[in-house]
Amino acid sequence: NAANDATGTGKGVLGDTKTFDVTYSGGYYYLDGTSRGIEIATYDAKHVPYYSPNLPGTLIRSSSTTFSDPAAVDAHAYAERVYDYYKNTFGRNSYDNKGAPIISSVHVGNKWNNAAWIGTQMVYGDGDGTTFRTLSGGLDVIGHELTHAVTQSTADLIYQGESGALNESISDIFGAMIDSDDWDIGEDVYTPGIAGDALRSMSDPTKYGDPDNYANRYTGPDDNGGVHTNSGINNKAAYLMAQGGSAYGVQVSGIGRAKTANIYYRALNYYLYSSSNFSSMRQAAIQAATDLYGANSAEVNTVKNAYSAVGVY
Ligand SMILES: CCC(=O)Oc1c(C)cccc1C(=O)O
Ligand SMILES: [Ca+2]
Ligand SMILES: [Zn+2]
Repeated sequence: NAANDATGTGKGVLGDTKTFDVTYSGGYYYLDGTSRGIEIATYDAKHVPYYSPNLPGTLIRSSSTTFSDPAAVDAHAYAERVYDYYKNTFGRNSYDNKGAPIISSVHVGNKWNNAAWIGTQMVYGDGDGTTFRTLSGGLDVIGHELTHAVTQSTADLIYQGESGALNESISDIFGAMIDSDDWDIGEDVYTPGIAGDALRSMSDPTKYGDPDNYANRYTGPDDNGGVHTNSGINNKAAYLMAQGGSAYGVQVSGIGRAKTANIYYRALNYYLYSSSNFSSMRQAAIQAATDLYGANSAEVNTVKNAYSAVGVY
């Protein structure tokens, strides 16, 4: 209850100090905040794998309001940021819009170069220090993972083929909307030894070998049919919708991040469904923009051009 609410502080993965909600009980402060009206809690998995029945692990506590585990500090503080984004932007109360607790576990696996939503909670590996540093250190990573939970609670896009690529892209889109100063994904945690690179680019997916046009989509079996690759096609469309630009001879005039986010959020809630493909994504975005801005609006025109620019009709 409010009497036990306190403010914790600690350094994140990149050495930046941040504050977050904690709860005091029996001589300890716990990474378990309830001040937002829902529970946001962060656990130490102590290196069990993501499929372990021992998850979430041990609730992280400190004998003072200072927390010394950077992985936990960022997982917890960034979960609050993502909750606040969905609540403040769309009025959504947690990933299920019913106030579900947001549970995260850090130190999952051994040098695990992964992060995931496992259906019930978020899990973060520590990375091997070369490919990734501890993955909760990226705000866009946490935005990406928690958006998998939002997608699961709405369109529930099947995680393979084109619907799987859309599932991935929706997570990248909202990861980028929340980590709002760039259009890269994972840049804060990817290859700590190499400056300026990222796991994926939405502004130029081809920079990291992902397609930015439907004609160049991957059609093989790897990675559930290339869900982390073909996401680049829809990511490029979203980028063009927000920022404008031209691709493959098609000019797009940008409508900005906020309207783009509104269109995708509405499409996800009302028009996308589990087996949606890229063509139905185009239609869903057009319909959402029509609802929001009018049939003959500049926004609808931009949506059409953005999808034409990436070869999706
Ligand atoms: C941007 C976050 C991300 O892509 O996390 C994953 C990683 C690092 C490996 C495998 C899967 C995922 C995922 O969440 O899709
Ligand atoms: Ca980013
Ligand atoms: Zn993902």
